Amino acid sequence: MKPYVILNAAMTLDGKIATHTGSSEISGKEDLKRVHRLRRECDAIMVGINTVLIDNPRLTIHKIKADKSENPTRIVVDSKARTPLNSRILNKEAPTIIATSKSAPKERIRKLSQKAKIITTGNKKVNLKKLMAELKKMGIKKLMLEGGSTLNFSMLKEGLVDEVRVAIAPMIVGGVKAKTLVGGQGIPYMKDAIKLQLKKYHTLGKDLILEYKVLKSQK
Ligand SMILES: NC(=O)C1=CN([C@@H]2O[C@H](COP(=O)(O)OP(=O)(O)OC[C@H]3O[C@@H](n4cnc5c(N)ncnc54)[C@H](OP(=O)(O)O)[C@@H]3O)[C@@H](O)[C@H]2O)C=CC1
Ligand SMILES: Nc1nc(O)c(N)c(N[C@@H]2O[C@H](COP(=O)(O)O)[C@@H](O)[C@H]2O)n1
Repeated sequence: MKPYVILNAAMTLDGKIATHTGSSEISGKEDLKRVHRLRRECDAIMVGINTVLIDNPRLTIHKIKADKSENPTRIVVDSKARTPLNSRILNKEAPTIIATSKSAPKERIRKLSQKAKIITTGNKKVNLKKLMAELKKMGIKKLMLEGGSTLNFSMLKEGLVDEVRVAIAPMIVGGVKAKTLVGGQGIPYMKDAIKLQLKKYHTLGKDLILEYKVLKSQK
């Protein structure tokens, strides 16, 4: 049992979700409104700790009209409890969950638990399958995965993503160190690639929106 998971991201034509310096303002204002409508439809938004450290995101609904009560729960996948205590994700705009592992220092957990709910799964890294099961038990039915590259890979590899939605901006930035939509260890052989089915596509402002269903592995 797990929430329905939609991976959503903006990328350049060359598949980058940020430049090598970490700059990530990619899609246009029309797309950002679509993203915030999607945030409003979801019970939770989840990101990896590097996204918090690099972008310091709010992860609230702030590009369209919405009441504070409509903000989804924010989740950070952070095995060592490194989320800074002054990060925007810990503000009072919405509830926050920090998903940690047993490797997190106890003192960090104590401090973070004053500002967020803590869920501990896994020894060194967060056990994403167990985390998803726990979130479902808490009543989270629909979850938006907002990156970054490393967490996207783990979630896809573990078969936890149901849909992928991307906004492709008409830009190219290059850079071997610039993060792509999906990073992590990668899959060695094309025959083992995660297979998708294109369900919808349309332009939005200058961007191209693609929506895919993730096909379940035959293994
Ligand atoms: N354009 C867009 O739409 C978006 C762009 N971005 C960009 O993505 C970049 C960050 O991506 P990236 O550096 O890949 O980092 P992520 O945000 O994906 O965070 C990855 C970290 O999450 C932690 N983690 C814990 N458990 C797991 C697990 N089981 N699987 C995977 N990760 C786990 C690890 O750190 P630890 O071991 O310490 O816990 C890991 O290094 C930023 O530059 C940001 O701007 C991000 C979101 C959207
Ligand atoms: N989908 C999407 N399109 C873009 O153009 C983006 N720049 C991003 N960035 C993501 O949104 C986070 C910022 O959220 P807040 O505005 O602070 O709520 C950022 O961390 C990226 O995850 N996404």
